[in-house]
Amino acid sequence: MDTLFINIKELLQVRTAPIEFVSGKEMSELPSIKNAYLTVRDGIITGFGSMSNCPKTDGFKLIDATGKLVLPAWCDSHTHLVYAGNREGEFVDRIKGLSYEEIANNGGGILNSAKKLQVTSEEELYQQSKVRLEEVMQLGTGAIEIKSGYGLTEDAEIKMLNVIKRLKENYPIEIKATFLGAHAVPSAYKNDKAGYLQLVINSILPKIAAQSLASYIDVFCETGYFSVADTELILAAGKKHGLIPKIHVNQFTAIGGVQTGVKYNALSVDHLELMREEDIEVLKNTRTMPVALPSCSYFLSIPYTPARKMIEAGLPLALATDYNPGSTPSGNMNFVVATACIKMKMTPEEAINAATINGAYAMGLSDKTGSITIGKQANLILTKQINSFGCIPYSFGNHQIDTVYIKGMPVDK
Ligand SMILES: N=CN[C@@H](CCC(=O)O)C(=O)O
Ligand SMILES: [Zn+2]
Repeated sequence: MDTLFINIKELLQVRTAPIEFVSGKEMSELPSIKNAYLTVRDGIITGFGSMSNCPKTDGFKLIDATGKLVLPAWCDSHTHLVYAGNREGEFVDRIKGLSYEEIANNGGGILNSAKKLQVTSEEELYQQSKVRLEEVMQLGTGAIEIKSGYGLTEDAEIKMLNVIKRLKENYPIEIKATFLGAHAVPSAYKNDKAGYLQLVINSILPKIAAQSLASYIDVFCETGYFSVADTELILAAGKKHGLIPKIHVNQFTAIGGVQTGVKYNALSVDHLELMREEDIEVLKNTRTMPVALPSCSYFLSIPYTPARKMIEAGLPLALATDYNPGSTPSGNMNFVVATACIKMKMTPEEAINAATINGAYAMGLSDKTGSITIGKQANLILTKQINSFGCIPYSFGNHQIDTVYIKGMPVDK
């Protein structure tokens, strides 16, 4: 049966003509219709407009949105949501003064998560991950990217990607999988990074590609992890197998990873806590989306991505959670949007664009979701009764969601 939302106080992110993403000044425009209706059939947006042109209600399942807003569900383009256990111990170590780097050097960090994941069965990993996926769907996420990278052996990386595949099969939400074999050098290859790179390139990657387990290839391009030269090797190999680059760069140090991303036509370059003039410059007029992860900056007390500088330079920007057990144990996009406004000085319009249409682009989904456009998936947030969309970031630490719809169906609370 068709669904008709009526009396929507404001319908946000209305894009009659489809767009891929917004950049620079366009990021401050959030087109909307006040006192609107919206129709949905078979999970797809079929129409919208002003209530004065609302179709007759017969034959529709009616949803009265009086006092409430409707916007596209959040598009979270960077997560590590499939992981085993947690790292609460390291959290306490950091409170007591150890740095993220010191913890990693003592065998904590990514290697700690890899150790746990390697001894966790696929079934158990699926059970733990599905809880997190359900939680973020309830928090308004309507499309998500999930990375491997806590396996660091052939079997464990494939186990992670199989869990992502099962999530895809069992949930209505659009999920994109990324192979992040080069997340850290595993202990077994401590003194042989080249050997590990060969394993990733010559053994794991071809298997993943043959089984179509991932769309994207990622590398943690960072001092102490993988250099620019290592990153180039992995991206070139990934591209040979049809995987598109989406990479971790400029989190703690700026070593030229942004330039590498652009050189390899990465769909996105993510983190960007440290941005030099040349990093901003090289992103201009490219199709590579910069992605900021403000919850990671918050949790690790590291700099925030310089959003104002980047937007004023004419760049686009997407926002994502980075949901993972080490640097960001939160998949809450509402908090991301609020933190982007509060700490990065993005306006609510910019933050909503960054968390919807630009996030969709950063995972290759801007033709399917991220805006209110006829033909796109009806991935929607119906808010509580609120004053204006400014309340969404204003009420940080809380959310203003009444109901989330994914492909037209309400998500169970
Ligand atoms: N920086 C690299 N990877 C993750 C964190 C990994 C971890 O600490 O487990 C991130 O994006 O923040
Ligand atoms: Zn990450």
